[in-house]
Formats: sequence, C-alpha cells, structure tokens
Amino acid sequence: MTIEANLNIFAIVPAAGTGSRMKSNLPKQYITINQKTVLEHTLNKLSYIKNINSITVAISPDDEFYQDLKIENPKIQTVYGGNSRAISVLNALNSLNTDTKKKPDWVLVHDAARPLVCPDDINKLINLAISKQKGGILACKVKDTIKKSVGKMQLDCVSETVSREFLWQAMTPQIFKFEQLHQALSDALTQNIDITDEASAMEWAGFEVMLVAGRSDNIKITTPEDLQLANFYLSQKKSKLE
Ligand SMILES: Nc1ccn([C@@H]2O[C@H](COP(=O)(O)OP(=O)(O)OP(=O)(O)O)[C@@H](O)[C@H]2O)c(=O)n1
Ligand SMILES: C[C@](O)(CO)[C@H](O)COP(=O)(O)O
Repeated sequence: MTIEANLNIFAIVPAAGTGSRMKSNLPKQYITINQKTVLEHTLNKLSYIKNINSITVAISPDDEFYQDLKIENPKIQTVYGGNSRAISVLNALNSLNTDTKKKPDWVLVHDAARPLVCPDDINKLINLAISKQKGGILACKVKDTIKKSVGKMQLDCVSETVSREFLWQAMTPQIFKFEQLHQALSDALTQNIDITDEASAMEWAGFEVMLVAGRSDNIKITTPEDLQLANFYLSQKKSKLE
C-alpha cells in the first residue's frame, strides 16, 4: 500500500538519557558498536523510511557528544530533553507544535537505544496506522514463561506463574496522530500519571492502540550484555548488505 505523498510523518528520537543501567562512563547512545555510535545506527535506520519528513532528536542539555557526530541528514534537528523519557518526548512534541511550519499529521517515536530496528517493520507499522487511522506500536509476543515475584528484597521467590497468552513486550517505534499524542501526553504528565511509553499515555486517554508484531531482535540496549548482542546482530546485517 502506498502512503499519500503529502502525508506529514515526523519522527522523534528520545536520546537524552544517562544510560545508568549500562554502567558506562559514556551515555549508552554514544557507545560505538560496529564503527558507529548507537544513536548513529538508529538515525541511519530512520533515514531509510522515505515517509518520514523530519527527525527531532531529544538530547540532554548537558550533552557534549552529539556535536561530534557526523550528522549530514538535513531532516535531523535537536531539542533539549528532560528528566524522564516522557518529558523528553513532550519537549520534542512542543517544538513541533508551532504555527510557523506545517504541523505533522503523525508522529513516530523511536528510542535512540534501539538501533537494530528493521525498516520493513517500521514501514509495516506506518502502513497499518495510516490504513486503519489508528495509532500503534511495534511489539513482540512474550516467548518465555512469566513469573510474578513475591517482591522480597533478598533472594526473591515466585509468587505465581502468569499466563502469557495475552502478553506482549512493547518496543518502538510507536506511532500516533500528532495532536492526539501531544494532548494525551501533556495531560497525563500534568496529572502525574506514570508514563514509560507513548502508548501508555494514549491508553490512559482512552485510545485503542494497535499491537503490530515486530522482530524480537529490535532490542533496547540497556545493560552491558545487550552491547555484545547488538554488535553480533549488526555485524550479521552488515555482512548481508555487502
Ligand atoms: N530523560 C530521558 C531518559 C531516557 N531517554 C531516552 O529514552 C530511551 C529509552 O530509555 P532507557 O532505555 O531507559 O534509557 P536511559 O534512561 O538512558 O537508561 P537508564 O534507565 O538505564 O538510565 C533512550 O534512548 C534514552 O536516551 C530520554 O530521551 N530522556
Ligand atoms: C518505550 C520502551 O522502549 C518500550 O519498551 C521502554 O519502556 C523504554 O525504556 P524505559 O527503561 O522504560 O525508559
């Protein structure tokens, strides 16, 4: 299905985190794997998506690394993020909410920390959102047995095994109509609702959110072992491209 040529899809890339769980002296989005930083890999993937007219990267006000990247794509701009991923995304949405230029019809939010995303999955998500006129997220069905813990501080134990029948792991990108997401996220944060992804703000606001099956190797680089896995996957994909 071809998307209307004049459709305005803008991407937001939250990249203002500190990567504390990575236990690195570099914010994880600036760690180099396969000759590029994690953020550059992610931006390259988004640059393959022809229907994305603009990419806004939310960076920390204290960021001293972004300026050294070789970003040549004129579609890419930066905005200052905030103290949470949700605030970083809201700051980016606010920067797009101006009268001086055409506002986006749709906004697609993708974590800087997910460099392995498959462009075909992004296009699948976009095509479904446009054809169904409904927001959605890339996600993958839970494959393992899920245990709920008792919550002990030391040597926690199982309290129950949870049915995985209807459980999915949310990933990104997450795509929504710009005005709806802007309003929902702003209202949710004003009411101190705990928002860890854009979908949770939209769910809270009463919108249905599509679950679109994506590749499970679209991992979020979070802890050190994720880097080795990402390196492996990127080297595999690179060899396929050559
Ligand atoms: N205040 C924040 C926090 C996170 N992020 C971004 O949101 C994405 C996913 O968040 P997460 O994996 O939690 O990153 P960090 O918050 O950096 O990691 P940690 O929780 O380990 O500190 C990352 O690309 C991160 O840069 C952001 O833009 N602004
Ligand atoms: C948005 C997200 O990638 C969905 O899985 C994830 O929630 C972001 O990571 P965080 O640790 O929750 O900030």
